Amino acid sequence: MSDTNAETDLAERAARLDALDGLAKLRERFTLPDGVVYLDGNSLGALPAAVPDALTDVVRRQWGELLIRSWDESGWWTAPERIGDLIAPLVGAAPGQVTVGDSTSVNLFKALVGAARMAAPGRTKLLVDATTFPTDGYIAGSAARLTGLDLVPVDPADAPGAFDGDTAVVLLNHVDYRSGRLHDLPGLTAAAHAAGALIVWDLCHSAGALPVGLDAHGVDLAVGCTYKYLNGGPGSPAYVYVAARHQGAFDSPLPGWNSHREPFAMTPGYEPAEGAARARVGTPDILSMLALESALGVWEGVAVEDVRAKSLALTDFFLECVARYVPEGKVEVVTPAGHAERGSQVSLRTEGAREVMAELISRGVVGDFRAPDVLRFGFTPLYVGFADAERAARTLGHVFG
Ligand SMILES: Cc1ncc(COP(=O)(O)O)c(C=O)c1O
Ligand SMILES: Nc1c(O)cccc1C(=O)C[C@H](N)C(=O)O
Repeated sequence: MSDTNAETDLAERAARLDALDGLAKLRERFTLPDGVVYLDGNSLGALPAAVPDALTDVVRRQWGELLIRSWDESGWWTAPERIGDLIAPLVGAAPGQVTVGDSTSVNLFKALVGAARMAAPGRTKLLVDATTFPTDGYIAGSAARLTGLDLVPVDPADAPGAFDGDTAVVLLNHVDYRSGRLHDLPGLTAAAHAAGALIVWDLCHSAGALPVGLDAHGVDLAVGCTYKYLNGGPGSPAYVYVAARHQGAFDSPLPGWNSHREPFAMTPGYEPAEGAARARVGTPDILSMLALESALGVWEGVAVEDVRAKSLALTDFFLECVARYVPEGKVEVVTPAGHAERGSQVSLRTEGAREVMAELISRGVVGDFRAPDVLRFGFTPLYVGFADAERAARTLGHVFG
């Protein structure tokens, strides 16, 4: 097929797929610049259209008029658990187990030290996936030093074999940020438990893009950010999940006054709150948190299973378009072909990736570059369509001339 015929064929297919897409209308719930294909929602999600007005109300009325009364009257004080309960169904958790606040890095610290303190006595190792996002590795190193464990990086492919009677805690990423590889959360959780270890999952690159099933798979603890597929905005607060069965024993390394049983008793002795509030630290970042609450409104009536089905269809179609448009040998697909191993992004390795991405962005296709040689394209099914995928791949082909 000639280049022009291939373009017509794929563009027509994209139009048909978009017309059949039951989620296509959700794009109206977002504000996106015209003419841009936005494939970087795995780094910073797009702006939900309701957020600016909601935030204006928080600032002008709740803060400006109600002032201090808003801690009660506007529900500021209870926001971390209330918004945690909005995230809970998206990650397969029953209410009362997810607390919103702080950054992912800080929540990782709480979760890892908390897990180490609950681990079976005599165990010596904290395992982390060797390909992890840097902050996870750095925090795990510090958590290990503080709790007297040895940090052991493992290749995720070898992970279950590495879990043994010395393993206290395992930290894994559900989806690898660079390759887009999806790790087997049910199988690895079961393997960690069979070895008598606790497992902490980082959901930054999976929550909001695919079903997670925290309760169904018996996960112990989990953390994630809200500024990617949950569209909470730059630096929006993260969350931590502590399974209900562990909440009584969870001993936070950051027991701030907000996690006290009676914060306003202001007593010198610390007594932890029951339930999800035990994972709080200090005063919640209300402006970001309430922007996130509004952003989560885009999920009304949306099933994460449908989002996953569209995500796989989009990434399949993008890969097909790349194969047709990009000259042979120019890119290597890093993301696994198998659906069971693919998150919601496609990573392509290429020479001069930094320059290639800069050129793509200048042509209106926004993905990102990860050192040393990876082009990343994140597909957020709530606002990305098949015509976007086709245009991105076609533009990439043109960049390679
Ligand atoms: C897997 C993963 N963990 C953690 C983080 C970052 O955590 P924080 O929000 O604390 O910067 C990111 C992205 O920035 C990430 O991709
Ligand atoms: N959190 C970020 C930030 O503050 C600035 C720029 C990018 C980010 C990211 O989220 C990076 C992202 N976690 C990644 O997967 O590379």
